[in-house]
Amino acid sequence: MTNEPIIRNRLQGEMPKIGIRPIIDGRLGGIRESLEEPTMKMAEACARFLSEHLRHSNGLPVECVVADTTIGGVAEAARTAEKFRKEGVGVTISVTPSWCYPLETIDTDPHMPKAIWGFNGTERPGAVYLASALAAHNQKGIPSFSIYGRDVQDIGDETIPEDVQEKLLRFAKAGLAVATMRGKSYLSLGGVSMGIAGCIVDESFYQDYLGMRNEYVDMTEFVRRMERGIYDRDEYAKALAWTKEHCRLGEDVNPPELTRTAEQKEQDWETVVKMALIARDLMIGNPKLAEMGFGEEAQGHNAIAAGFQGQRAWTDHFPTGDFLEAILSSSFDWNGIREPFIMSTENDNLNAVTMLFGHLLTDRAQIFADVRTYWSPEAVKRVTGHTLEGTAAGGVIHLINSGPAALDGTGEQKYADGRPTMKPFWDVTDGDVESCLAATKWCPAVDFFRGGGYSTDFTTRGGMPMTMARLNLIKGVGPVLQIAEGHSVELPQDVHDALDRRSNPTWPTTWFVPNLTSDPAFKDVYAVMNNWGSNHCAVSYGHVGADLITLASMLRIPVCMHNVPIERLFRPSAWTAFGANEPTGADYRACAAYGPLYK
Ligand SMILES: C[C@H](O)[C@@H](O)[C@@H](O)C(=O)CO
Ligand SMILES: [Mn+2]
Repeated sequence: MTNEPIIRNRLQGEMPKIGIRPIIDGRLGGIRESLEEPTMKMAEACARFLSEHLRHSNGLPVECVVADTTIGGVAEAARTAEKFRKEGVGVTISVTPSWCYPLETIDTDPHMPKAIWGFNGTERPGAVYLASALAAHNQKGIPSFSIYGRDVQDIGDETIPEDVQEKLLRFAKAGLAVATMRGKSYLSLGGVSMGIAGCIVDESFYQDYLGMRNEYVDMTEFVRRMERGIYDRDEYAKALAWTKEHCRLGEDVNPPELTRTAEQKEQDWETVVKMALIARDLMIGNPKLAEMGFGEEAQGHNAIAAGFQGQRAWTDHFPTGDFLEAILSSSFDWNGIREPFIMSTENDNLNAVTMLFGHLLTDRAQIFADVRTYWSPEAVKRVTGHTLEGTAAGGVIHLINSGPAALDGTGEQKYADGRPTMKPFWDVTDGDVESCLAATKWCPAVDFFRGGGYSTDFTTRGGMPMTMARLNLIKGVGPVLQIAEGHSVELPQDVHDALDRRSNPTWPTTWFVPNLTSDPAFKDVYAVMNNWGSNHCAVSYGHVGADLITLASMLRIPVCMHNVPIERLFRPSAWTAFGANEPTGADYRACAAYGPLYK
């Protein structure tokens, strides 16, 4: 396996850049001249800071573009907008240490996530501009984020205070996520799985809220490509050999009448590996297919996320999609270490979108899971005799599903401190890959899957900070997001085995405990389970609820349930005007008033 992580960037379109707008008091004859240098330096410091600290989720560096000149009036604002358009800027940050003229200098592009950093100094009043410019944004209905450091700095001080850094990064990462999704596709491989409403592709949602397109391919396309050999045969041989070497076979728990023969199992490996190649090619294309004479197939669907229906039309006859879903969702495959793909099981596209949000914000692979069971301490005691303790003392939520829990979800990746983690792919090492594979067994599929195949079985390491999230569509409201930060926990092996056996011992398990608060939906672990809005969730490494909330506000998606401390909420300044003392209600009102970003 290569040590060089592979940067995948086959999606059409350049990566969006961050445009930095140095705003200045336009009064020539002394004032402007005295401000030119500190203003430009502030912009350059901001650009340097963001490029040094951020990467795109595909591993490429984030580029910042600074306006050619400071912006003192509308002509310079227009020239900057023109430059940014040519350069592919998708997010803007205006910076200033002084008073300037808001209506003449603000960025008025309604689709561009935008923030203003008003320097906290008082030789010149940067904060007065900030407040006035935000008032202008709010009056015009073009929301902007406000960045204002807590402590006064001296004019010319080029350092960026920590509180400003945190806001710059949170804003920029979410803004880049908005710009990265735009124009890309969700690829639906199949239709609605087992009547799950999250599989219905609501085109208006994609178009209006995400600026995305929808593509559809019937699952018979897999059959066509398999039977006619429309995949890279050399890569297939390599992938199959890698799979046989690295994917450990798990227990076959099927009763004799449902156990597949050795030949069928052998053939299933071949099929599932081909399915993985084909699903990836459908998403992003493959130049090799053009060399083979399949120019159309070589193009792919420019899909930044996809879902595979599987059940039941496919799985009642063919091997399950678990291998393709799990391996594409992971940060590595037979070609080496690479950006994970966003591939949802059961074609639950609302979970795919949640995973896409998590991935674009954290750069990490995501775990897809059923929100299967709340195990109260009493129920665990009754069934196993064990008293749950520590983080698990108030009960646990069993997250488990066949399919695309990325193998990163084993928690077997480690930095020097040795703690379990899930890394951005560029930090993943060959040792991490080996550990993830060693912790994963591939079990012959059980009775749900009449066509055979293999499901991954692993148990997520405990002690990881994690965020569980889910986007739902609510008639009369639109999309809403729910977020629960918490931790993975490990149960004693015999307790795990007893609970796992009751559900499905051939699937990956994450035992999750949310952080509790005084809010009704977080008053205990049961409440979180009881208030979850769907059968599925996406789980991201880290406590990233604040980042999700910032992103949701940019897209005008209200957050209906979260346990993020109020100090970490960062939304456009206008949200205050919808009710400063009641952030959740204000979020709903603001999102309703502005409507979807691309309406
Ligand atoms: C195999 C079963 O059909 C499961 O896939 C089913 O319970 C679900 O995952 C529903 O989300
Ligand atoms: Mn499911």
